[in-house]
Amino acid sequence: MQYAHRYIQYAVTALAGFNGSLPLQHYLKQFFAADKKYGSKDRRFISHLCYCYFRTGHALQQLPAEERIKVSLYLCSEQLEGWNDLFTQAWQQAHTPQLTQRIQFVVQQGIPFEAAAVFPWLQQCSSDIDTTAFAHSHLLQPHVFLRVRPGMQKRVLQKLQQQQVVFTQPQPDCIALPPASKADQFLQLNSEAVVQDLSSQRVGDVLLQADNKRIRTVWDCCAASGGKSILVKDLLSDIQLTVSDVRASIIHNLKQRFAEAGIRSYQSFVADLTDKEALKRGPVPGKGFDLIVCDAPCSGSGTWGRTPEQLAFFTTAEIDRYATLQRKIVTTAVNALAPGGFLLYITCSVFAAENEQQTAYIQNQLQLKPVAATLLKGYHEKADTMYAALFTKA
Ligand SMILES: C[S@@+](CC[C@H](N)C(=O)[O-])C[C@H]1O[C@@H](n2cnc3c(N)ncnc32)[C@H](O)[C@@H]1O
Repeated sequence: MQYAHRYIQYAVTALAGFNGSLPLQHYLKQFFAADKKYGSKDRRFISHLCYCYFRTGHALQQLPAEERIKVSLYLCSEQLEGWNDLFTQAWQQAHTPQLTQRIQFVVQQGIPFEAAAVFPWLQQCSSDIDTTAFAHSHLLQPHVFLRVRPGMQKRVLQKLQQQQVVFTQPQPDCIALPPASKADQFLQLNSEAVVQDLSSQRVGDVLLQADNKRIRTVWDCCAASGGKSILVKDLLSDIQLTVSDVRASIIHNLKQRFAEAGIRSYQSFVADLTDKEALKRGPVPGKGFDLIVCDAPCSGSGTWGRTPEQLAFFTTAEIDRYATLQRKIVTTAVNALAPGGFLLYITCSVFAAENEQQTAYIQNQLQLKPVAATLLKGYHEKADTMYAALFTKA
C-alpha cells in the first residue's frame, strides 16, 4: 500500500482528538468531514487503524501511539495484505492467520500482551466464560449476521448467490456476512431478513423452552427498534404484541421498522419503568401479559467487538449503575405478568452482576421460577456474547 506510513500518522492525529464522548464511528465521521483532503479509501484505511488501536484494549499502553497502532494492526489482521511495508521482514514472515500464534510472536519480541490487559474486567465476568478466549476475541472484527424471515429462505439465498455475496450459514435461517458488509445493498432489510447478531437469534431457543401454547399476549418492555419483538413474532406468530421504551424517538423508529417487517397490529407506548406507577398508564390486559420480554439496558460488554473504544472508556462503576437500573425495570415490569406467564430477561453483557446475580434476584425477590438460563457465547464465532433467562410465575 502506497500510503501506509502516512495513514498511521493520520490515525495518530485522529486518535489524539478522541475523548470517548461520542461513539468512535460518529467521531471519525466528524473528523473526516472537517478536512476534505481524505478520500473514501483514506477514510476506510484510517478508520481501520483507529479501530485496531482500540481492539487491543488496555494492552500495549506502554508503546508510543504510532507503534501501538502498528502492533495492534499486526495482531488484529488475519492477512497483512497491503500493510506489509509497515513491518520488517521478520515480522512479515512470522505473520499467520492464527491469532494465538501472532500473540506468541509479539510476546517473543519483548512486547507484553495479556488477556487481562485487553479486557480488564475478567474477574467480574460470568463464571461460564472462557476469559482468555473472550478477551482475545476483541482483536477480531465480528461478522454481520442476518436472520432470514419465515418463508424468505429461498429468495434470500437466490439473491445472495446472484450478487456473488460471500457468506456462511452458522445455523438454518442465519447468514454470516464478512465484517462491515452492507446487507441493504442486496436485500430488503426487515421484510426479507433482519440484521440480528447470532447470539441474539439464539435467544429464540431459550424462549421456545416456554409452553408456547399459553402465550397470546406479549409485552416487549425495552423494545428499542423492535429486534426482539420481530423475533418473537416470527417464532410465535399468533400473538397480540405490545411494545414500550423510555425513548419516544426509538418507538418512532420501531414503527417504521415494523411497517417494513409487515407487523401492523400492535400497541405501543412510552414508559420509564424505573417509575413504579408507569404501568398504570400502559395498556396492560386485565390478567396481565402471558410473556414479558425484558431486553434490559446494560453495559453492552458482550458486544464491544463492534465498539472496541468501550474497552478504553468504560468504568467499573457502570456495572453497578446498570445492575440497579435493571432491577428497577424488571421489578416494575413483572407486576404486569399474568399468573402462569413467562418473563424472558436478556442482556448483551458478560458481567455476572447483570446476568446470574439478576437471575438470583428475580428468583428470590420477585418469586419467579427459573425455567432456563444460558450465556450465549459468541466469542468463538465472531458474534456477540449475551445472556438470556426464562422464568415463570407460579
Ligand atoms: C438493549 S436495548 C433493547 C434492544 C431491543 N430489545 C432490540 O432487540 O433491538 C434496551 C432498551 O431499554 C430502554 N430503556 C432504558 N432505560 C429504560 C427505562 N427506565 N424504562 C424503559 N426502557 C428503558 C433503552 O431506551 C433501550 O432502547
